[in-house]
Amino acid sequence: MLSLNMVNLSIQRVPILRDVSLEIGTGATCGLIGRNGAGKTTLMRAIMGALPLEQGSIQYDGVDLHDAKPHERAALGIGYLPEDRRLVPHFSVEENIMVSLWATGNKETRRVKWVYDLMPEIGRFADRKALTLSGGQQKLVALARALVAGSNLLLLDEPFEGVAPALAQRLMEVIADLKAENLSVLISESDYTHSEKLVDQVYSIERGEISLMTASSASAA
Ligand SMILES: Nc1ncnc2c1ncn2[C@@H]1O[C@H](COP(=O)(O)OP(=O)(O)OP(=O)(O)O)[C@@H](O)[C@H]1O
Repeated sequence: MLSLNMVNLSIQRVPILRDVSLEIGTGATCGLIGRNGAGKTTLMRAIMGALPLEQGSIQYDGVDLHDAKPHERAALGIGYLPEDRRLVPHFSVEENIMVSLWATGNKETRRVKWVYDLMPEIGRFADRKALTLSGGQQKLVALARALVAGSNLLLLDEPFEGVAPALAQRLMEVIADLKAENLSVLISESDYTHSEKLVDQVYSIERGEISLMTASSASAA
């Protein structure tokens, strides 16, 4: 379980996250819904250890992550799909996916095979350089990379943003299939369009403040 307790974070002295508390239970899929600039990416980067907290704590399975570096968080089984994908352009698709293992020193490739089985379309362009792929294909590869690291918890920052409807549908199928894996998932979205069909609970974020929404108030949002 991931648990954030009264997290406060400022960037250049401007408060961005304010008293953020949330919990994602084992196997739960949670939505994080908020407008542009609400703080979704900042929250995910804080969970990954890319931004230092000013106050508050983040615990993962009861362990305080305060001193854990980003690669140590990845080694705990936390996978992250950044909003801007961050693929290495001159690496092949396969190399981009393997980066997760290299970063954590993990030599176990069984999970890579599982990801190729889950998303067979990736295998078809495994040898191509990332820079030759469409934006949507890159999103699939970034999801594959996050899945290789994220054996316990997956942070998906606006996975459907800028993706054509057919591919968004495909991403939704892949995320829905993760239910069988007992993965915990946090999905951010600017509205509730895609997450609605996927999530067990929804957090709303507005100007860095978070609240737990009921399913009906989330649908109306
Ligand atoms: N490096 C930075 N320097 C200054 N301000 C920043 C920086 N990163 C984020 N912010 C500010 O923090 C706030 C939250 O940004 P964040 O990217 O977390 O929002 P978001 O909800 O992910 O938005 P979007 O949907 O547009 O990606 C915004 O006001 C943004 O301007």
